[in-house]
Amino acid sequence: MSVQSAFQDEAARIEDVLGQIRRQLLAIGPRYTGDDFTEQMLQLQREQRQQRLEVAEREPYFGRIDFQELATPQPKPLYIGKAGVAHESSKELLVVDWRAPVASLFYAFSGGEAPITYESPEGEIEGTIHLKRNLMVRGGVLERVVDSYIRGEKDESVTDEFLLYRLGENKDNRLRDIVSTIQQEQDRIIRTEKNKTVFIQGVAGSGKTTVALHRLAYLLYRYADRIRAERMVIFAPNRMFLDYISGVLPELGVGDILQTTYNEWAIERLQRSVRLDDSSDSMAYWFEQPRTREEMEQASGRIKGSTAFKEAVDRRLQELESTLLPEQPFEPIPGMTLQPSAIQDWLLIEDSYEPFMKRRERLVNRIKRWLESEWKARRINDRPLKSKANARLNAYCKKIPSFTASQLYSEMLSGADAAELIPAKSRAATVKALKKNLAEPEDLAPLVYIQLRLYGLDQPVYDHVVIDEAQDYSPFQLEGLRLCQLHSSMTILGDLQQGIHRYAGIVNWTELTEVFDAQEQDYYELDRSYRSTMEIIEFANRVLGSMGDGVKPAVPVFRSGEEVEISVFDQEEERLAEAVRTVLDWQSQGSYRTIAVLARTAIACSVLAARFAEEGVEASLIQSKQEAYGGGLTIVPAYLAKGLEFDAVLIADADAASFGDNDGKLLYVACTRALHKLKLLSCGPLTNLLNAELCN
Ligand SMILES: Nc1ncnc2c1ncn2[C@@H]1O[C@H](COP(=O)(O)OP(=O)(O)OP(=O)(O)O)[C@@H](O)[C@H]1O
Repeated sequence: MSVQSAFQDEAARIEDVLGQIRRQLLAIGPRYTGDDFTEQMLQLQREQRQQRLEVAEREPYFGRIDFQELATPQPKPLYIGKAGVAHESSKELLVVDWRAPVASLFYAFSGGEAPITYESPEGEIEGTIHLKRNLMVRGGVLERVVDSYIRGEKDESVTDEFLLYRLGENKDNRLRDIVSTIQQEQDRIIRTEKNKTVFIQGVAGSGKTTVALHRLAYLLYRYADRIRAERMVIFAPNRMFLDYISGVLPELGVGDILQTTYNEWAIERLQRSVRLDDSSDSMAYWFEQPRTREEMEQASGRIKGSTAFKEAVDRRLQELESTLLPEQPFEPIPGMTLQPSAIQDWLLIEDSYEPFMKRRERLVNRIKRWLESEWKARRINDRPLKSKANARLNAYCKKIPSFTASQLYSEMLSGADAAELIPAKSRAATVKALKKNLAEPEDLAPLVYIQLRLYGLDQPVYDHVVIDEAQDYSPFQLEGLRLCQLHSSMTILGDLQQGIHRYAGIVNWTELTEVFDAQEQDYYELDRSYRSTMEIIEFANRVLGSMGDGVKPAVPVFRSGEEVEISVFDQEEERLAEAVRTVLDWQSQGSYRTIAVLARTAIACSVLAARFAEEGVEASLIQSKQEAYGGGLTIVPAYLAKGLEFDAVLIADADAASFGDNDGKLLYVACTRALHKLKLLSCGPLTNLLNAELCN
C-alpha cells in the first residue's frame, strides 16, 4: 500500500471514530442533581465515562499495531489511545486503552519477525507483528503517519522518528504525559505488578518522574477493583515541583491522588502537635555557604535518619512494651484484688500488633470493667467506698506509662542509647525546641515513626506510595511509610548522581533497599536521557566525570543541537551585562518558551533579579517556599531547580568562587535542566569542575 493511500485510509478512520466519540458524548445526557444515592453513583460513572471520551476526542489514538495471534488467519489492527473506546452498538473495540495488556505489544516490540507474547488475563498470548505505526492527530485532524515497522518490507530495528520529534518540541510550565512514546525500558517499570517495591535509579532526564506518574495510572486501571486513587500518595520535594507535575495525572484520566511533601505529610500525621522551626532554613544553611563533604556526611540529619538510630528507637519502644503489664496488684478496697497475672492473661489474648497506646487504652477500660463487675458480684453500692476506689483506680492506671510521640522522643534523646549516636549539643537543642512544639525536618521521621508505633495510623492504609527524589530520603523515613501500608507497594525513584542533599539523604541505594524484604522488591536502572540534546548530555557527563570514579554517564538519545557555550569575564559588571544580553537574545529569537537563569545561591539570584529588573526584563525569582511555577523567564538557585526543566538554561556563575570542588553534583543538576540550549558564564576563573578540555 502506498504511503499516500495509507494516510487517506487512516484519515477516514479517524473521522469515523471521532463521529462515534461525539455521538457517545451527546448521548450521555444531562447531569443528575437529585438526592437518590443510586442515581448519584450512576452519575459518577457517567462523569468518568464523559472524561474518558473527552480525552479521546482530543486525540483518539496515537498508535496502531497489527497483531496476528497464533492459529488465526489474519493480523488484526489494534489502535492504541489514552482511553479505550468501544463501538456504540457492536461494542467492538475501536481504541484500546494504552494500559490494556495487549497494548504492551506496542511498547515492547522492537522489530524483527520473531514471535512475540503478551500476558492476557487468560494467560500468555503469542503471535507476530505485521505493522507498527505512529499517528499524530491534532485538533481532530490526522497530521502525520509514520510506519516504524512493516513485516517483510523492512527488517531493521525500529528507529523512533516520532520520539525525536516529540523531544525536539519546546516545553511549557508543566510536565506532560508520554503515552505515545513510552520506551520499552520505561514500559517494563510502569507495568510491574502492584505488590512490589520498585526502586528506579535513573540518570537526569531519564523520565523517572514521568514513569512513576504513568505507573499510578496503570495500577489504577489494572487493579481497578482493589485499589483506589484516594488511597495513593505522591511525595515530591516541594510545592513548586508538585505544581509542575500537576498536569500529567488529569491528562491520563486520574484524579484524587494525594500529592504532598514529606514534611507536610509528617506534620499532619503528628496531628499538628509540632511545627517546623521557621527560623532555621536548612536549605539556606547547606547551600548559601560552601560546606565540606565531611560536614554533610556527619550531619545530625544523617544520624537521625539512619537505621542505627531507628534501632535505638525500636529498643526504647520494646522497653515500653514490657511496662504495659503493671508490677503491683490492684486493690481498690481491702480484700478485692486484681493480680498482675490476670492482667497478663488479658494481654496475651489481645492482638499484640496493635499500637501501644491503643492497647493501653483497652487495658485501662478492661480494668474499669473488672471493677464494675466486682461491685455487681459483691452487691456493693456504698458511694463513698466506690469513689475512694475510683481514686485508687485512677492512680493505678496513671502508673501505666502514657506518652505523646514528642514526649517519648525527648525522653529518648536524653537517654544513653541516643547519647552514643548524637552529640549532646544537638540533642539538647532538639529537646529544648520540642518543649515549644518546634521541630527540625530531621526530627520528623523519628517522630512520625514513634507516633505510628504508639497510636497507629489515623487514616486508611495506602494502596500505593510514590517517592520522587528518593536519594534525599533516609531509611528512617521509609520505615515510617512502610507502617502506613499492609503490603509494601511503592515506587521509589531518584538519582544518586543528583544527591545534593547529602546531609539528609543516602549515599547508596542499599541504605533504602535494606528496609524491604529482598523478595518484595525490584530494582531498575534507567541510563538513557530523553530531556537534553546530545551536546548538553555529553557536557554534563564530563562535569560528573570530573568528580572521579564511580559515576555512570547518561546515554543521550540521538538528538543533536547547538554546542554548549562558555564565556569568561574579568569584571562582574561584564558578566551581569552578558546575562541580560543572552536572555534578550534568546527571547528575540522566539524559539524558547521557557528560559531559566540559574545561580549557585539565593543571594546570587537576587543580584541577577535586580539587574534584570533595572533593564526592564520581566522575570520571576524563585524562592525556597515558592508554591507555583509559572514558566516564562525564571531566575532560580540551582538547588531549587532540581526536577524542573527549561528549553534554555543560562548558568550565570560557573566560576571557581561559586562552584567549589565539592559542587559537582549541583553543577550536574544545573546543566541537566536544559532541553535545547545551555550557556555558562563566569567572572574570574571557571570552576575546576569544568576542566581545561571544556574551555577549548
Ligand atoms: N519516552 C519518552 N518520550 C518522550 N519524552 C520523554 C520520554 N521519557 C522522558 N521524556 C521526557 O524527558 C523529560 C524528563 O523527564 P522526567 O522529568 O520525568 O525525568 P527525570 O528522570 O525525573 O529527571 P530528573 O531526575 O532530571 O528530574 C521530560 O520532558 C519528559 O517528558
